[in-house]
Amino acid sequence: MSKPYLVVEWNDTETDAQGWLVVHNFVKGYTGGGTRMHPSVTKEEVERLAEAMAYKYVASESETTGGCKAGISYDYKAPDAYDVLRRFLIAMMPYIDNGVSLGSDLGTKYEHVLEIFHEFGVDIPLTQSMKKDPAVLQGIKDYDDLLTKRIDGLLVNDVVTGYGVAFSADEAWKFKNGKEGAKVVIQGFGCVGASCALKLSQLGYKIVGISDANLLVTCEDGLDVQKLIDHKNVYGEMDKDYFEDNYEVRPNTDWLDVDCDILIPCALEDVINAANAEDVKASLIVEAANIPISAEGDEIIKRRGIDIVNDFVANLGAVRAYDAVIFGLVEADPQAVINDIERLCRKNVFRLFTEAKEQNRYQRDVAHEIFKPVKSDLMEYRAEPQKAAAQ
Ligand SMILES: NC(=O)c1ccc[n+]([C@@H]2O[C@H](COP(=O)([O-])OP(=O)(O)OC[C@H]3O[C@@H](n4cnc5c(N)ncnc54)[C@H](O)[C@@H]3O)[C@@H](O)[C@H]2O)c1
Repeated sequence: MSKPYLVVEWNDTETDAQGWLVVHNFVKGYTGGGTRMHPSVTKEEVERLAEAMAYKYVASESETTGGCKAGISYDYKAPDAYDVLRRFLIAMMPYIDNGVSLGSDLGTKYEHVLEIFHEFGVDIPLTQSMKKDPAVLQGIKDYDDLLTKRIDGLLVNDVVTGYGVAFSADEAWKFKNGKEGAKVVIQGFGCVGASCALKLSQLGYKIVGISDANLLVTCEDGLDVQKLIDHKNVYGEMDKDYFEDNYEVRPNTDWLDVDCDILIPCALEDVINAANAEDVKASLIVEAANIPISAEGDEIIKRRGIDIVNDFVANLGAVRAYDAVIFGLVEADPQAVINDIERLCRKNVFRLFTEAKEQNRYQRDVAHEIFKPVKSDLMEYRAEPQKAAAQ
């Protein structure tokens, strides 16, 4: 891992929450990433996630944005989780107001982040020069409008990443000449896991196992993803009362025991590690979550010859949608945005798998070369002329 450009540490005044803002790089004074809240968050994790964001913007063909991440070590289900997020964002406001664009991530909601920004007179965070650019301001209005729209009954913001992951999985599986109706196991049923499961089932895959924070549900004949979505709660937890008679409910720690062709982690980091990487049954892992395989786990996956589409290649949907709409590359129409993400994910996966095959190398190693961030500049800061001093 290379060193981050900027690390800001925060200690809450009212709870024991701690948080970090890590900027890996700026491009044209701008950087983007989500804000994560979970009791297990550490500074090192936020640094790794910020670096992954920098690669993700390159894979998204962004000319305008570097990578950053924010993380708060706190229980996202605590009654005061919103207040903790608010105090954290207040502390980060000087950066946010100068081109550090923070969105949501695991354990936080985008509408909450935006609500807090609005309270302090900030819309989507921009650099000072972007704030004066009418085209960017229009792009933001278009993006805000896009976020209120739905596709397949789900909010656009809740599908862009998951659908991109599904297209990436489909492209990789076809590259491998995989059989039709392949069996998929998904860990996590939040924005990403649920929409990924839905798109894959639309594409003809059989979703045979899904886990959430409470349980694992399996069915050899395939789960009814739409019904599971219709009855999940805001935390991405499924409702057992709506499971079919032929579903089996097991502890969520059993997720690697289910026989499958494709495994898609859509929840936490380091969930495949030295202790369980030998148990993976799939021949393809698609990383929807950021950094879901630990370094030790990755050595085992690589040695076993399991193919992977790594995180910043598979899960760039939200980043691409944001960049493409705000900077006017794509029309702010839900289907146009999804088509653009499909095109980009398929193109990147095809290139990655082709080069990895030609070089007989592990996909992750090749991805780190293809999408290496090379641009890095300063935070844009323009002081207003000091009137008093000039007089
Ligand atoms: N939301 C996005 O657009 C986006 C973009 C890129 C990457 N990601 C990454 O994808 C992952 C999921 O993000 P999200 O937005 O869907 O989060 P989310 O908060 O909407 O959902 C998280 C899901 O994980 C489940 N979960 C928590 N602990 C679990 C456990 N021990 N076992 C199984 N499931 C567990 C929760 O029940 C929930 O279903 C994160 O790693 C995030 O960084 C998200």
